[in-house]
Amino acid sequence: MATILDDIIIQKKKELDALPAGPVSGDRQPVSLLKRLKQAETMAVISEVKRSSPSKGDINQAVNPAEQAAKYAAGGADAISVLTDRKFFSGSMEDLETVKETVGVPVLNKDFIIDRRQIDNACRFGADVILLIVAALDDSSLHELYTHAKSLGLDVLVEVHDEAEMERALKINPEIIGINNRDLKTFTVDIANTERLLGKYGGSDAVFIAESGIKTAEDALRMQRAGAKALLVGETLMTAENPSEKIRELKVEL
Ligand SMILES: O=C(O)c1ccccc1NCC(=O)[C@H](O)[C@H](O)COP(=O)(O)O
Repeated sequence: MATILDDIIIQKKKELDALPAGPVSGDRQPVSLLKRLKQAETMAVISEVKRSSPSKGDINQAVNPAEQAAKYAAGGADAISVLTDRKFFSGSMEDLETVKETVGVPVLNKDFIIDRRQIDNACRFGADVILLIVAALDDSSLHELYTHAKSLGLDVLVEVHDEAEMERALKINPEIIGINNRDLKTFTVDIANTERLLGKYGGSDAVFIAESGIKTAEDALRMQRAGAKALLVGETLMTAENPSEKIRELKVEL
């Protein structure tokens, strides 16, 4: 049976031809997420602009991305993730551009990248970091897209959910690995997934980010004890009465 990830990938393939072609300007200097994560003395928080999602439906459709990003920055967000997929997450590249114009921290283009044209486009709209989801790519595409993004000076968040994906990810020696606590096939979310995988792979050289399902300082502490250096948080911040305060709560000591 087709999963939501399959449906998203089909949609992404349809959108490819509408992307602008041609080289990306070599003038810009992306802001490094990796450097920020390596220098962080507390848990880093990558704060997400997420209007809606396949698992939750509407989360905060009316959000003003500039205002939300400013609140995130005021709370000490180490980076801002912007979901740019339109059909499944109600986002846009314009949201990303607006956030980039508002904050100085690295901005992650959170999308489902299957082709280098999407990476070029991310660059044009001001992304500093792109996401590569191992479950959405074969080994050769993963390697090719990773190399292409690095050649443009971008950082790459390589996302895995289980052991098999972690083994595939490690073959390209990524600097940053995100462990998604959400199973993209069933939508089950369990932060014990990060604990389980870091119990086995925490000794590798990568910086690890725990993604999805993080709500409280207690969750953040569990992720810190497991060995994560950063959290990627969407829904909790998008629905928080005071997102800045919530970020401060999640930035536990390392
Ligand atoms: O969130 C979803 O429903 C979803 C469905 C299918 C593919 C990806 C999906 N989410 C992307 C993410 O990984 C999350 O937005 C991110 O990790 C933050 O998660 P959360 O803090 O639980 O909102």
